[in-house]
Amino acid sequence: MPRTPVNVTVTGAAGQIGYALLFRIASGHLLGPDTPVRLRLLEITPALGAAEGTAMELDDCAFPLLAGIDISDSPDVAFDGANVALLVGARPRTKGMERGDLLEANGGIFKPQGKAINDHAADDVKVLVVGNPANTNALIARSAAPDVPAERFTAMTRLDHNRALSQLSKKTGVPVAEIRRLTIWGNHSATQYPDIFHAEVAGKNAAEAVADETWLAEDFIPTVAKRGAAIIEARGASSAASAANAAIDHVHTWVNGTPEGDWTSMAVPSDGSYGVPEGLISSFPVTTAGGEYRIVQDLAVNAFSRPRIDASVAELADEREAVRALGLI
Ligand SMILES: NC(=O)C1=CN([C@@H]2O[C@H](COP(=O)(O)OP(=O)(O)OC[C@H]3O[C@@H](n4cnc5c(N)ncnc54)[C@H](O)[C@@H]3O)[C@@H](O)[C@H]2O)C=CC1
Ligand SMILES: O=C([O-])CC(=O)C(=O)O
Repeated sequence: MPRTPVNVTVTGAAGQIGYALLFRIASGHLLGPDTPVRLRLLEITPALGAAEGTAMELDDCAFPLLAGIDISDSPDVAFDGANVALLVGARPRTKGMERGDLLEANGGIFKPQGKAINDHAADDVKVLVVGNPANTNALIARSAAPDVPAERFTAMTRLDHNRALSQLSKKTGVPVAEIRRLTIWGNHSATQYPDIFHAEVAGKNAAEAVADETWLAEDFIPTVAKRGAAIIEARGASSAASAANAAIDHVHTWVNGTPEGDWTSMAVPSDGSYGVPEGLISSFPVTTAGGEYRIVQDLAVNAFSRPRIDASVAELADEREAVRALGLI
């Protein structure tokens, strides 16, 4: 007996991440090989033609799990019945734009989308914000959705997590499959803190295995934190396939659970854990089970990690003040 399709809404569907993301959702990588999906694509009016073109290509793949595709330029329509909402479309920073302008422009996108989720999404909706500044965009959307439990609004730091896994694997020579318990703390920005003090490589403590604090401070952390800019420099465009892959990983893990003894990184509304002010959408180590996540508790935070976590959290607090001043939350 086929299962009822899960409604997956994707915003910015005609963009470069959208193009890398939709085919993997439709082929079962987001929710698993037994779950049919119905795609609901949201784009701005001028990009509807391009979204139609992508939908034609999706049709041409004849994915057995794809139960249908709807395209709209109305958030109220696109989020109607959404079980999973991937908020990818955002206003990129252009020449002459200050940070406040970017936050204001994105407020114009994420506030109405949050309201549409509030009013139209399914009761079990799970939201992942990818569009930058992802954490604060998630905060704006969440604030506009008072009837949806706050913890359903998350932002993506899984790409940073995956980047950190890969860099640590290269340094130690241990395959990524044998690395566990890495953490990204804070904001998806250059202030983020990738933490290996609780990580294990092939069953050994990663920081002890590396035993090189200079590499940590001067190579690993800046490489991971500034990888987005390095990709833009190299490719002439921001990360797309790796970002789409991370979005798939984030939702797949949220729905299907973390492996025993491991955790992942997700930016989620803080409950005050680790001194992160309540309500900020900050990256934490989390375990998932039964479609819910829990922030890993009681990790010791050492003198190397504390100021780095605090700096990224302070940036998030500043962003919250800025959007509050703009009346966006
Ligand atoms: N959190 C993360 O790790 C990462 C986040 N990003 C961010 O993801 C976002 C998307 O990146 P790309 O796909 O490369 O950008 P893109 O510019 O190729 O595509 C964005 C799409 O969003 C659409 N869009 C704009 N406003 C919209 C609205 N109100 N409703 C629906 N759609 C709208 C545009 O028409 C465009 O098709 C950017 O903000 C980028 O900075 C990118 C990589 C990693
Ligand atoms: O840096 C950017 O603009 C894109 C991004 O978020 C990333 O690749 O991490």
